[in-house]
Amino acid sequence: MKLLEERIIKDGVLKEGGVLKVDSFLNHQMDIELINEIGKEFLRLFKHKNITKILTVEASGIGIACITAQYFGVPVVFAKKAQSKNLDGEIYTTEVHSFTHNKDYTIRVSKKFITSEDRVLVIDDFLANGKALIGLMEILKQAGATLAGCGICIEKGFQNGGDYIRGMGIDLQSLAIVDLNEKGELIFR
Ligand SMILES: O=P(O)(O)OC[C@H]1O[C@H](OP(=O)(O)OP(=O)(O)O)[C@H](O)[C@@H]1O
Ligand SMILES: O=c1[nH]c(=O)c2nc[nH]c2[nH]1
Repeated sequence: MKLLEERIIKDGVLKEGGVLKVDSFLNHQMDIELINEIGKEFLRLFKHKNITKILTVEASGIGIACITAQYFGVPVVFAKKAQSKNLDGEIYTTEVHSFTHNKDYTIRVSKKFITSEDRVLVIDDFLANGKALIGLMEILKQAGATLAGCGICIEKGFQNGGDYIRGMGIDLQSLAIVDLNEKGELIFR
């Protein structure tokens, strides 16, 4: 997606350890005009898939998933990373290693909100090693729901999550895939 690539070039900052900071427009301060265009692009890519629900994981995926959901007219469910008195009844759980926090979380989704009737689009801001997507796919497996596809804003092609997920035959669509050239500079695939 040209608009997103141009914005990454303009405002993205590559940090040590392969971390791409896009916090001025995507996952801390959020440029809603840009994210609206992202939502429209996800609709274009997945509108034929009869999506009934969008699933993401807190925190950074939530805002993007919500704006995208307005174009599909479906609810958003987000996996929670903390137990709370508010999370009652039966839940699906699995473990996820967080890239940016460098720690393991249990993610949780109430069984009420994803069922075997659902055709689910998974949305997230980043794909790096694929741990978040694999965790969300495990929740969908427990629910017996159909994974219709995965929509990612920024895939880091220099980490192995994208190859792994595509290797499973999943319809994974990343709006920008960033790689590193031999000088360690960002380029787009
Ligand atoms: O492909 P992966 O290696 O799983 O990396 C991608 C995940 O990493 C980030 O979540 P993280 O928990 O690190 O941060 P957040 O709290 O900002 O969502 C991002 O929001 C994705 O969910
Ligand atoms: O802001 C972010 N930058 C990254 O490089 C990254 N990788 C996973 N999750 C990420 N979030």
